[in-house]
Amino acid sequence: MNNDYNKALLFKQVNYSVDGLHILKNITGSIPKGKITTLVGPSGSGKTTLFKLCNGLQSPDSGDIYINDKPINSYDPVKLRRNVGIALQNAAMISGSVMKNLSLPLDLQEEKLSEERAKELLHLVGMNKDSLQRNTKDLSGGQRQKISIARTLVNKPKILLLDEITSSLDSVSRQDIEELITKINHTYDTTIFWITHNLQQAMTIGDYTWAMMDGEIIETGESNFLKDPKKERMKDFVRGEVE
Ligand SMILES: Nc1ncnc2c1ncn2[C@@H]1O[C@H](COP(=O)(O)OP(=O)(O)OP(=O)(O)O)[C@@H](O)[C@H]1O
Repeated sequence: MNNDYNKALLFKQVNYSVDGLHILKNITGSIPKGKITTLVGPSGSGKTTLFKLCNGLQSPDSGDIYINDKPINSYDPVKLRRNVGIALQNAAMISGSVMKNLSLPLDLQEEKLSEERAKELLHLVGMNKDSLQRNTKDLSGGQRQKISIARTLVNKPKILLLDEITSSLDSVSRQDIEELITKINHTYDTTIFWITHNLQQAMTIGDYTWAMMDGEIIETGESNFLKDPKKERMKDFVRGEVE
């Protein structure tokens, strides 16, 4: 990757350990603004842990993280969460209506979400505005994921971290979510950093890809490199998974 692009996220020699286990090892690199970067790697390689560092849920033992050119620890926690949204595989919901769930991020900031804005968000994610009063327990997996994405958009994040958001969905819902994320990326210039186990998805959706193994970034580049990686370990990892 060349170094001329604007950096939404920059990592400099980031290390992180838990209970003597060195989970992230010397992570160095940057995620370009306004692009989709996918993050792949075997289970337990440290991908989710890297995300936790990006939105301040954990702090590195050493090294520096910059968000939009400013050190991560110069942000107050609320501002950081507004800038860096995160959506997870299980799309956790509180019991109650869609409106109640969409309101959560602002409730936490003691602000109020207007019904009009909530409907706008539903429209954006391709759901009927009448869904606002539906109980989230009655939604399908794909619909829950859309609400989860809409909920992260309440704060208009500049960076969106997506952790395995399509892995429990059928292929139709998966495609729907892929189109939605691409639309968000194009419409708002939102930087997307997306963990996926689906290497074909990582390649087709990503502009760039980071590959992580055993806590290290072992290969990065335009996502097409997954077709023909340089590192032997990566060749084994992608074998038969991408066309
Ligand atoms: N709080 C913790 N305490 C102990 N070990 C942890 C903790 N958090 C993460 N780990 C360990 O760190 C390693 C990396 O975990 P992480 O969840 O980041 O991997 P991952 O690449 O996201 O995996 P997956 O693809 O399965 O979600 C694993 O060995 C995990 O068991």
